Formats: sequence, structure tokens, C-alpha cells
Amino acid sequence: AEYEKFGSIPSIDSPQPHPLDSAHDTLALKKSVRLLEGACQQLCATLASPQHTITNVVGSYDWACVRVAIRADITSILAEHSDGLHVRELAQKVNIDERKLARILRLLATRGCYSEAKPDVFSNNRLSLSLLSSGNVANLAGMHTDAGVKAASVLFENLTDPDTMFSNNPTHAPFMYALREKGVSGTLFELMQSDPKKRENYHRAMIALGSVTGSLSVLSLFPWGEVATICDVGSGIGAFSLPLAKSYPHLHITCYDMPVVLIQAREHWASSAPEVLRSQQIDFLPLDFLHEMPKAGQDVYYLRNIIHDWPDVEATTILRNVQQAMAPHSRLLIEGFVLQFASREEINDSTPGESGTELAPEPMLPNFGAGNARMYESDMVMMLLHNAKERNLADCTKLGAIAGLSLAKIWDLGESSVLEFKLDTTCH
Ligand SMILES: C[S@@+](CC[C@H](N)C(=O)[O-])C[C@H]1O[C@@H](n2cnc3c(N)ncnc32)[C@H](O)[C@@H]1O
Repeated sequence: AEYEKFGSIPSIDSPQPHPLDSAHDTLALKKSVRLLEGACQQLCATLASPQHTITNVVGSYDWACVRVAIRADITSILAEHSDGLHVRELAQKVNIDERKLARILRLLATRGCYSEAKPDVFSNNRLSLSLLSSGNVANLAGMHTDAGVKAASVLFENLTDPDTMFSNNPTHAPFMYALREKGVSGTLFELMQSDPKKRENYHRAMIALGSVTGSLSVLSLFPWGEVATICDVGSGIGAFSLPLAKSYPHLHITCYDMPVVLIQAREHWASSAPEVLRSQQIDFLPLDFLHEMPKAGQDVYYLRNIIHDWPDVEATTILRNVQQAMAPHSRLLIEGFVLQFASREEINDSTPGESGTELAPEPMLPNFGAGNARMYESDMVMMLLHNAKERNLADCTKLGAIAGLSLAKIWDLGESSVLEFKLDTTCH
């Protein structure tokens, strides 16, 4: 029904993106796809032999092939050849062995990324177009295939090394552990402070994450008309605030982040929303949210993908710093993933819906299984890069309570959620 609004369902080999691919409010579509992905994977795992399914799970080198495609910028080259390009010519342009490149692209085409219209002639399709170097999804994919893979390759060693095995210190995260032999230390955020290229890639990846998870549907779900002032705490370059400012020109937005990030943020806003910069609608202020509080008494404090970057102690500190800035009318909105158990046992003991997000119908796994896998993968990414974690609703409520906040409402964005907290008036 969502596609019918735009005419018809696009073919996977369509050479151009579909309007829904970049739409903000795709909540209904996201929920249908979640059901579809979860049910298909569970059905396949039920009907195929276990050895078949487990080998599919571990034997995937798609990421390595995507990394080659991104690094060699294959999509941008193919974009100039709408009828496709023979791998012989493509290989010459990127200086990679022709036969090896053909095999890499064929595996990707088998997964639906690139088309092989004639033998050895490859062209772009809807999936491969998302890897254009001018877009942001390639940066997100690059983060997984570079930093993620590097960290994952030492996960077991990190979990069993007496120096790191029980540590929650971000400096001991597997990614930093992997860099130890190069004499690099600190946290990933500290590392990025001195590396503008890494920082740019990271913040462009954050923009992509919003479109991947469809979380910008919060722009139409939340009553922004009732809000006048908002602080985006740990704003990055404005993955959330920039579309918010464009959609709601009456809002005054303060973006808080580290000074080096704010320089990049200004550049991004200057090229993507110059009218907002001119309008005085936006301030960029440096803040170390581990040690300082944002400005007091704002209507909304927004934390998008912040808490999951930090272990409990630091996450509580950040929340407490925001809590101290809040007035009785203020709301803290925490956007991110809310994990669920893969078991129904806990859920059956509580009121349906109390877990905050929808449950999948039986006999599906209650958390939609593969349909929600990205949030459990993200939990791994947080462990790998920051020694941190995604949390379930009880974890978030507990952190909030320690920081003097109580949960007021849950906004379900299909994949991610927004937890709305207010000051806990019962604690003094
Ligand atoms: C995962 S990103 C999220 C960015 C943005 N909220 C978004 O959703 O795109 C985490 C952000 O926290 C910022 N950050 C990390 N440590 C910080 C600190 N101590 N004080 C302020 N910001 C910090 C990073 O620079 C980065 O922009």
C-alpha cells in the first residue's frame, strides 16, 4: 500500500532510486519490512538444514566485496555508463585484476547489489546506487567494513586477555585494543579529534544511520509545534537538527558537541542549509557532556545515539548533566535502539506493550528476529568500538532513575524509539 501511493513497486534493477528510498516518514513500510525479514529468515532457518543455515550465517564475505566496491568507487564509475560497463574496462579504470573484480561484483550482484545484464557487463541498480561516494551510506558501510571488521577480528582475544576481559573502559574497546600494537591509545572519540578524515566519515555515517533506520519519522510523529527551544546534545554535524530546523523554522536549536566537530558542523550547515544559518535559528556551542551541563530551562533536550556510546557510569553522568539543566516543563528525548529479549518468558509476565515496542506475532521470535537484527548488530558495534552497549527499556529506565528522571512516554519509530523523560519529582 505504501508503494501504491507512488504508483508501483520498483524493480530491484531499477537504475534510479525510488521516492520512498529517501522519504522521512516511512513508519508503516518499516514495520511491514520488519515482519517480512523476520518471517522469511525464520521460515528459511526452519526448513533448511541447520548446517546449511549456520554456514550462511558465518560464510558471508559480502562485506569484503562491498569494501572493495566502495574503496574503488565502482558505483561512481558505473554511474557514467547507464548501459553497463564490461569488467575489462572497469578493471583498467580501478587497477584491479579483471577476473578477480568480476567475481567480487558477481557475488554482490547475486545479493542484489549491481546488475550483471550480460555476462561480465555490470551496471548500477537501486542497491548499488546507495554506495555512491557522494552519498552518506558508503561512509556508514565503510565504518562497518573497516573499523568494525578490524575490531571484530580481535574480539575473542579482547574478551580473554586479563588486561581487558572485565573492563568497561572505552580505552579497552576491541577497536582500540587492535590499535595497541601501533602505539595508539585512548578512546575512539579522542582518536577522531586529531583525524579530520575519520571524523568526516564518521559524521556522514551518522547522517546515513538516520535514513537507514527511518528515525526521521520522529519529525512528523512528535508535536514539534508545541516546542520553542531545543538543545541537541552531542549533535554531531546535525544529522537530526538540520532536517528538524528545515521542517520547523519556528524552533530555536542549540547544537552542542566538541569544538572540532562544531567546525565541521558549521561547514555542513553552510552547504546544506545556508538559510537556517542566516536566520539565527541555530547556535553551535562547545560542550563536554561528561563534565558540563547544557543551557538551562529548554523545552527539549535531544540525545540521539549518545547514551549507547558509553558504559553505565559515563551514561549516567551525561544524563545527570542534562537533568540538572532541565526545568519542570522540560523533556529529555533519548533516541536510539531499545533491545528486547529473544524469549517470550519475561514478556508474558508483564502487560502487553509494556516493553515499549511491538511484539512479533507467534510463532515468530518476539523481537522480530532478523527483522530487528540491526539493533543487536549495533549492540556489537558499541562493544567493538566503545566498550559500550545498546540497552533494553528496563536498563534505560534504571539509568534515568539514577539520574533523577522518570519515563513519560515511548515513541515507537518502527526500528528505533524515542524515550521521553521528565524530571522525577519524587526524588529530592
Ligand atoms: C554517535 S554520535 C551521534 C551524533 C548525533 N547525535 C547523531 O545522531 O548523528 C556521538 C556524538 O557524541 C559526541 N561526543 C563524544 N564525546 C563527547 C563529549 N565528551 N562531549 C560532547 N560531545 C561528545 C561526538 O562528537 C558525536 O558527535
